[in-house]
Amino acid sequence: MKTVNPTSTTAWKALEAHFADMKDVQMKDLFDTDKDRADKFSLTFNDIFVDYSKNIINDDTLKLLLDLAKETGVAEGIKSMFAGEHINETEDRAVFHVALRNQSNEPMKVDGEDVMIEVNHVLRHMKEFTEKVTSGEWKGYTGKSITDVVNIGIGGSDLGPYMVTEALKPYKTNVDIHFVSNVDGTHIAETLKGLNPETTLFIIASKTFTTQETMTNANSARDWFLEAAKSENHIMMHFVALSTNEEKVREFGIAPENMFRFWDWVGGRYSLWSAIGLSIACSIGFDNYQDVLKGAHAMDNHFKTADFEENLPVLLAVLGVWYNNFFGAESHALLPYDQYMHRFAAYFQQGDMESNGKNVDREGNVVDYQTGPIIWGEPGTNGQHAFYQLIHQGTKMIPADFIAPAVSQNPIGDHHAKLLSNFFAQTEALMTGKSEETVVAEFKAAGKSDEEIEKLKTFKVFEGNRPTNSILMKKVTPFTLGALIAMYEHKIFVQGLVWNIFSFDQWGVELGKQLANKILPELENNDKITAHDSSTNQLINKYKEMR
Ligand SMILES: O=P(O)(O)OC[C@H]1O[C@@H](O)[C@@H](O)[C@@H](O)[C@@H]1O
Repeated sequence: MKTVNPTSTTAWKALEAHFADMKDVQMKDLFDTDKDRADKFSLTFNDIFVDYSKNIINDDTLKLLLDLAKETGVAEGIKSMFAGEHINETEDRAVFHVALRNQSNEPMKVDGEDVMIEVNHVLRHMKEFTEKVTSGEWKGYTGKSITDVVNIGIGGSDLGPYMVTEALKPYKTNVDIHFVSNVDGTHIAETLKGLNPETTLFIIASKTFTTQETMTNANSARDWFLEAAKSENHIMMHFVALSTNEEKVREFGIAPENMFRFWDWVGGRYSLWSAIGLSIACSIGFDNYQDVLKGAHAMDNHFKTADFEENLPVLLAVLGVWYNNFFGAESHALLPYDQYMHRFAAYFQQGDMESNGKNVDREGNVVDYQTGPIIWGEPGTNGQHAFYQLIHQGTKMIPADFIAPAVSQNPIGDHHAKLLSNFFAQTEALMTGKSEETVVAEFKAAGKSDEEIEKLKTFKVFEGNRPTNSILMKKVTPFTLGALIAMYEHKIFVQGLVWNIFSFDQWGVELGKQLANKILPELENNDKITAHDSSTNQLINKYKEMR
């Protein structure tokens, strides 16, 4: 892939100069002087409406940011991804999750081979299996139908399926889905408590089938099951695997016909579109799962073909770059006003931070500019009563995406109008703030004395001018959710291209794993440990005393 240090581009230099002009500009004034601003800075994609007008930008800002995207090779990067090139260079792999949702079925090739044949083969396998499970045709070892499916996986083999099954709960089949990820025995113990081994099916989801947490939980699930079922012959009715590692799956005792394959060109955090989506299919039915794929595919086509000026992932990406690299914002909040989407921010914490949390550029040099932001968030309105104080009046700039459906899945009384009134009010408040003048006027109207006003007024002032994007969708349907996820995925990819980093490897997760593997045998006995730094030694030895 082409490598360009973003800070060496003409656009970057121009943006630095432009930032000096923009940093104190008030969005309020921009709205006052341009009646068309809201319309100009918003876009519609199917049922998704994105208003990005409440950003500290003008036409020049956008032009320069898009120039930066052009100069850093974003168009070439997009082309390379869709062409199946090995853009994950440090692992020498293609990055081809877009093929998994290629519902047009046009050939998509990696290393000269059309992957669609295999992709469709696995999709058929998933459909067949899902229909058997949800119809009750798939029987457990005592002849009973499956009532509960437990997905055992972690990271990309957990977060995506968990987030999507929660977000699409209104589409639920009659099968109950559970997720076990943490190696903390509490997670599996609590999950298994209410379950019956005769009617429970385990999906062991692991790309590598070597991940410590997943294999430990899978083995405990197997023990729990065998305690009741007695014979290993019954395992095939209760355990299936989602993996790229056939050998390890076989070693675990799962029959090849119960293995759903995917490939090394599917990154873990981009894998809900692959066999890893099996728990989603069981949870909402295969047709709905396919609609998730269709939504993502529609977004892929938009991303691939739309001009940068109208390209949602590209626009959201460069706006993020503006705050991250010029305003010095360190984080970005994702705030869904939809209770079902309560895992959305957690999902994109992995999606974004594992992708762009890199300090080395594509040539192996340590970068001297900022890369990926800290991603965080909670559903509104809960967040409002917790951390919004800092967003409104803190010393940090927190650019935030407000996400909401126009139509509720649970239209009870005026709940949704109240929810949405908060959604609209927050971005308005963050932009307009409240001036000292208004505060004083309000105090006066409330009959406060001059002395009281003087004492309290500054505490009540809101500076405003805090940037937000508003993403309003008609309803959280499988199609819309698929499109929304793909939009964020591509945003992350574009930012990685601009920052000249590799977004599809994750070497940073390895060191902790290596050290934990070293420490584990040290915990087997009560010997005093001296092999580490004095703090780590002390902690391990304290633990041995305490346990
Ligand atoms: O799916 P497996 O192989 O169990 O990996 C699960 C997770 O492991 C982590 O360490 C990361 O590498 C993630 O990207 C990955 O999703």
